Amino acid sequence: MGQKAVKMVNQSQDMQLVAGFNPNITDLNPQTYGLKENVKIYNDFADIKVKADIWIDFSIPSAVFENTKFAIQRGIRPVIGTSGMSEDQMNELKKLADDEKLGGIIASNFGLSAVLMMKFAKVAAKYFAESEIVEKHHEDKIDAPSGTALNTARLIYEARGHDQKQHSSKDPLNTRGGDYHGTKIHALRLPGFVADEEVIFGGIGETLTISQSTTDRESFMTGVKLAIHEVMKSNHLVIGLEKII
Ligand SMILES: NC(=O)C1=CN([C@@H]2O[C@H](COP(=O)(O)OP(=O)(O)OC[C@H]3O[C@@H](n4cnc5c(N)ncnc54)[C@H](OP(=O)(O)O)[C@@H]3O)[C@@H](O)[C@H]2O)C=CC1
Ligand SMILES: O=C(O)C1=N[C@H](C(=O)O)C[C@H](O)C1
Repeated sequence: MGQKAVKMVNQSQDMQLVAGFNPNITDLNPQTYGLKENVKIYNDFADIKVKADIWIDFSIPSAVFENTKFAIQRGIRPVIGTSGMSEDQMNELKKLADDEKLGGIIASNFGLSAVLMMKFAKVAAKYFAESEIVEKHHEDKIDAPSGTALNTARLIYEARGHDQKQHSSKDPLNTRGGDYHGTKIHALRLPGFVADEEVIFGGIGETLTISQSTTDRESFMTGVKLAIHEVMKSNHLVIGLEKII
């Protein structure tokens, strides 16, 4: 995702890549990573002196909170795609940015099909009392459930305003999936997938399935670009791209 973001920035007339950050690297020569020689590469927060408008983060779940906090404290607007933050962490970052009147976004998914799927699921949740989510990702994804699945379950719960009814099952193999306020989430990790999700609503004698499929990660860059332009005009942090499109 980092490479896709760099390509998108380099191809945009109104953007310029000024720096990159990864604490795991020792070689700070930008040309090692195919970047222009004027791009600064950092491996330590303490060394970051460069001025920037936007911090794009596609890193790892264990690092994203501290990275975003650093960006906000330095007045750099965060555009965060990394999954795995808790609700408390996201709310803390929102408060920090809002107090600084700094625009920003934390988006579980920058793909338009996924954002629309979440919007449609929110509408359907008002009409169907029960639903389950199946998310399917590539085998290298380190967190589960996906940020998108968790955000979908959160939107469904908010739309209903109460926990979903539980059905008791004898389930020695624990096959009923994870649970977010009663909405079951099933996470598949298999080669062949990029990122797919189905939200299945069940009612008396009928089901409704809302599904989206990501076949190329290039698709996420439409939303990243849109988010960058939006946060430059904003003075608060939003959680979810569905809030701004
Ligand atoms: N919101 C969205 O639309 C999307 C979100 N994602 C999310 O983005 C995240 C990244 O995904 P993906 O690119 O596939 O993951 P990768 O594992 O391919 O890349 C993560 C990168 O982060 C680097 N890294 C590790 N620690 C830090 C740190 N402390 N600060 C900065 N960088 C660090 C890693 O470096 P090293 O290899 O040296 O450890 C690696 O280069 C995931 O959480 C994923 O779920 C993915 C797609 C779309
Ligand atoms: O790791 C991924 O690949 C993806 N992560 C995000 C998530 O956790 O929802 C977005 C998308 O599903 C791809």
